[in-house]
Amino acid sequence: MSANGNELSAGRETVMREVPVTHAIGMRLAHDLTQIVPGKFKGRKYKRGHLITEADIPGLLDIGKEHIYTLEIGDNDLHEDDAAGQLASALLGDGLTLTEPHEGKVTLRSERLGLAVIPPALVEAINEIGDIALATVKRHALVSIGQPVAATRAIPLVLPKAKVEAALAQIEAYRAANGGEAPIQVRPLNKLRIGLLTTGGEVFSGRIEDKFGPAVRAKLEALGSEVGEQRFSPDDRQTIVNHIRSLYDKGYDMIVVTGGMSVDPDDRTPGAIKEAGADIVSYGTPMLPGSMLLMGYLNGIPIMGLPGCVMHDPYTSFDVLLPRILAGDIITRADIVSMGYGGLYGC
Ligand SMILES: Nc1nc2c(c(=O)[nH]1)N[C@H]1C(S)=C(S)[C@@H](COP(=O)(O)OP(=O)(O)OC[C@H]3O[C@@H](n4cnc5c(N)ncnc54)[C@H](O)[C@@H]3O)O[C@H]1N2
Ligand code: MOO
Repeated sequence: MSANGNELSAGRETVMREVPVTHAIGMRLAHDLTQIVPGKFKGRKYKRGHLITEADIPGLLDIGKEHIYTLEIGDNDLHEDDAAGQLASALLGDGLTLTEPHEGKVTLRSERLGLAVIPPALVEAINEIGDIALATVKRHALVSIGQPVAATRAIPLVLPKAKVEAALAQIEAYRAANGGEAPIQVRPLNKLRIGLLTTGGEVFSGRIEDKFGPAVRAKLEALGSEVGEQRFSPDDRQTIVNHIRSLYDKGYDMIVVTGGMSVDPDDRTPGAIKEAGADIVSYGTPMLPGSMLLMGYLNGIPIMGLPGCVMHDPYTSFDVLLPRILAGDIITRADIVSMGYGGLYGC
């Protein structure tokens, strides 16, 4: 049979034959065979190219294989492993490595802790072609070493070359429009020194213990950055302004101010950040938790006002924006606006 159904195409056609496993001794498997035991195992039981022996037959029957294919790939087709591999290689950029093909799938794994670069429009254009799947993490996701960032898989065992060529053409067009950049990358995070100012009369006076410092420190250190200095301030606007200016003068790469971010009369932080001279990208972020976060720039240095939830909730708007800032992105109003869709994490 012809796998691509195009009887007019020139060249040798793909030939697939079904052979009962009981007659397959001495033949080689044309593709990986999978076993799934719910809750225990999911993966390759037999590898492509495996030479079938009599001892394999009960195991093949156990995973529901009464027949196997013999396969001669024609000139106009590709084996699933090769289709997935070609697509994955074309997408591969800095900070990623490819896995070997596995059950028709090739994975792009991160080589570092960093920020995923993924173009959603290209991912959709490739998936629009059909018969070849590309699944990725979300763009701007923080990824760790070894984490899968994208994976390609051919849907049929044998795929028309034209489908892969269509996908490669999309990738080529993307590279041409983006200065030759590979579509999928993991950008490294810069190591920043942060000046931290903790506001709140109850903390300043020693009435309660500071919990913001340890929380911010832990989040920064997990991403390779550090708090250079932490200061404390009562809820006095001018005192907060003076501290911000002094932290700026000390040359920190970023300034973070905690507490006093919401609606009470003692919440002085947003006004003080503005008075210190910052350009405010947004006060208010459409994500919960983290809605009262302020993002701004003070003479080009990122400055953030962090609401109380950041010391309490494991994942807030701070966790979305911080990796991007560390990767060197300038946060815009459009970035903030886009955070609302999918931004409800419970609050
Ligand atoms: N009526 C409204 N109430 C609240 C709103 C609102 O819009 N309207 N917003 C809510 C949101 S969202 C958040 S988040 C919280 C927190 O806002 P703030 O950043 O202004 O936090 P504070 O008022 O300064 O403190 C709240 C709470 O946290 C404790 N705190 C603050 N800093 C520290 C610290 N360094 N160490 C330990 N504990 C700290 C503080 O003592 C308070 O208990 O507001 C919602 N409410
Ligand atoms: O800034 Mo507040 O969580 O939305 O918790």
